[in-house]
Amino acid sequence: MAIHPQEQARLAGRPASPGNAAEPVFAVRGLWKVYGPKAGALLTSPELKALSAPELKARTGAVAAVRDVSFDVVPGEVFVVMGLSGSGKSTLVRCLTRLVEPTAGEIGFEGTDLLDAGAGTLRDLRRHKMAMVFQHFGLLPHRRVLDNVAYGLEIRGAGRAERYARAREVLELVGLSGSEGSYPDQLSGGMQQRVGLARALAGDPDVLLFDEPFSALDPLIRRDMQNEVLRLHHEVGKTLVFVTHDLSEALRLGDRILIMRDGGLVQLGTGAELVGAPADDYVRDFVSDIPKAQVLTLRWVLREPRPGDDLEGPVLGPDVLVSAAARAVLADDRTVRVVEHGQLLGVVGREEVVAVLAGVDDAT
Ligand SMILES: Nc1ncnc2c1ncn2[C@@H]1O[C@H](COP(=O)(O)OP(=O)(O)OP(=O)(O)O)[C@@H](O)[C@H]1O
Repeated sequence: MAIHPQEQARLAGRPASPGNAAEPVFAVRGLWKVYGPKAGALLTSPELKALSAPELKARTGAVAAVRDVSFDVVPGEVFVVMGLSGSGKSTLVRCLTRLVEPTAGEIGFEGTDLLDAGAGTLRDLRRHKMAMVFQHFGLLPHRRVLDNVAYGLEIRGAGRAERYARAREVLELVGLSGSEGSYPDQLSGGMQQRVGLARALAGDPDVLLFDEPFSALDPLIRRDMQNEVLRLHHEVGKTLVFVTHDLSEALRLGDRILIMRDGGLVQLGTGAELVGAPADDYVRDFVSDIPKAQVLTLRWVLREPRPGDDLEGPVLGPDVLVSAAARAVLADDRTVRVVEHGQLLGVVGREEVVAVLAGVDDAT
């Protein structure tokens, strides 16, 4: 029979479908990063560990930038880390490459225990398996675009011909053919970020980590770059971990979104799960201005058939967005049946669609 939306809420936090069964790219368990003297010692005290980050700061002066966070990143997904300024996003993502050294917890990377890895293993992983893209592009100003991209391959030990062939290939991939000979300061911010992207892709890493890469770009360029990331993700199928404080960016890019507050994980779920079943008032506030019809799917608004429903109406799948289904539902006197794998999950009528379009909370 129909699954009630509340029932769906219980499912919040499950990994997105691609690669569910595969080994996670990152498996993070009980991760902490505490800044301050004797940070490690603080975590041996169950009493101090139980404190919220602001309480811990008041009691000891230490800052719990990441506070007991656990999650998996599955292969091929775009995993977004979101939260207000100071919530711990950058620290969390830097822990994933050990640019920041975690205080406690476990991080598995493709089955390797990252926190146990020696300097050599870590260097190899960083060179061959992971790449980071930062807000400040970190380009070498006195080298041409082509050399900037090839440089990353040089330190990986690739031969000259191979480096330049690969650099041209990835520059073409990010739409920068023709700019190979330019210097970074001759390019716009958006183009410089494309060079950063090309450099990250050049080594063919398994995972790309982005730390607020587009925050400094103006809104139109920013949107261009988001599209670029989605297109590249589609074309090259890499796993992406993406930090942002912007919910609309998170919803556009993320298969799943991890919301942080005061170093802790508040909710992990798809955009629809965050909007349809916010874990608390903090998340509810975050999503309150989002046009729900563009995020929620029919799965979230369907109900059980009632006597009097005309069940001969159109059929739609549960993953159709409410915004996309609105015309079909509103144009028909009959209820729309929501069917998955030949099974009727429920129905959607005008009432449900109008409630979502009007942003009425009870619709979810
Ligand atoms: N090196 C450091 N020493 C002490 N405290 C730090 C250090 N780096 C970060 N912090 C603190 O850790 C907390 C989390 O910072 P972090 O930069 O990870 O947050 P963020 O969510 O990425 O913020 P923003 O969006 O502003 O970059 C903040 O309170 C910050 O002041």
